[in-house]
Amino acid sequence: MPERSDAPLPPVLLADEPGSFPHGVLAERHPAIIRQVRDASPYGPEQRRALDTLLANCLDGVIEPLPADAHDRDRWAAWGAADHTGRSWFDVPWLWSESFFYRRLLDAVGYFAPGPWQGIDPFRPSKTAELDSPETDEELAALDALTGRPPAEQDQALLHGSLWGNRADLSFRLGATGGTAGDGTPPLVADDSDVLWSLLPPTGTATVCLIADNAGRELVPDLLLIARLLTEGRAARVLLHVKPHPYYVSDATHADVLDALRRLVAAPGAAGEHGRVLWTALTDGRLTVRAHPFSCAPLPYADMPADLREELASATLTILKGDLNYRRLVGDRRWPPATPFTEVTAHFPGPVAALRTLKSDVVTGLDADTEAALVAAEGQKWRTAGTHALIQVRP
Ligand SMILES: O=P(O)(O)OC[C@H]1O[C@](O)(CO)[C@@H](O)[C@@H]1O
Repeated sequence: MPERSDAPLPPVLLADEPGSFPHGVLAERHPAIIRQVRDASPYGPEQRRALDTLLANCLDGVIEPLPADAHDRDRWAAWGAADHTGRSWFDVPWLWSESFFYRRLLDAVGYFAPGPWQGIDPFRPSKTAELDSPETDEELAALDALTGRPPAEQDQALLHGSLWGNRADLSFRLGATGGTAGDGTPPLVADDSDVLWSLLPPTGTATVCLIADNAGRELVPDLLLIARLLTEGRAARVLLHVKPHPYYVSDATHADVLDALRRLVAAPGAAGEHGRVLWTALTDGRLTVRAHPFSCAPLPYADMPADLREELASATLTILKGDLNYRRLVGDRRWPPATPFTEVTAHFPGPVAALRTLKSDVVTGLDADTEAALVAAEGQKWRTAGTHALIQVRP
């Protein structure tokens, strides 16, 4: 394989091919999200009309500019709005159209406009239902079984809880690297967890950035992992990056962090202890929550602004959670799966780890045998089904 620097970059994913995964997201998932938002809150006629207009627009219309007085019009201009305005949602980079869809959805429900719906998260009903579910109780209670286990086993269990939480299927599976997916292929298609732990020895000096993904049953295990890192001295300080506003349905905001933390603090047993560790760490500054505008940008991390680059450069390790962050980390392109992860993340300002279940076509860093086994067993389904996961690290 030629050096990446010599090879032409593979194409950026668009949603223009009927039958493709990105096309299905725009043509089917986005309309379903609009209907779900419409049914979940008693919006008035103005918001309902705006939601109906957005539904028609994103299926058959073209991308329209933000209102002239939108607070973030300049920001979206810098993020490429002029290049895409007037074009079909299906013909612009998929990452861009998806991100702009959520921006327009917030407009439709009055999230940014002065008035009674300002700041009301349209996805809150489903987020709180998940957090309040009996499954969350069970998952928190399962933590008690870890007490007294060897430290490395506890570390790995919490790492896997955070990883598989991305599937909204939190399971504190002891020794979870074993086993197979239903079809005999390994659940983990890449596993650099040894490298990850080697970057965070228990010396009490590391700064860890965790770039979160979903709220609820993903954020809870992310917080538990953070508590573990702080307790074990694998991190002296943690910066938790969340979204500045609701995004991709369930992405975590600061309000979601507070909800999840309250849930933990109120829980019995080990979960409650972890919750109190986090509460104290927030109050004494060892844990800080950040909500950088770039977290909702329709762009890859290669394009991150200088202030964010500087912050991530100073971290001992940045952990990126989830599928969307992975797409933004490696670039939302049709990479050949064997493309080295270290090459496509060379732009990142410091050591970086991706914890992700596979929920879109993008993947890098697989060895040829693993890819061949996955394709033989499942065709291309393994890329999007969320049944496989990866831990990839660039030290
Ligand atoms: O919550 P995650 O893991 O980032 O997954 C979100 C994924 O869902 C989608 O929005 C639709 O599948 C993808 O575009 C995105 O990668």
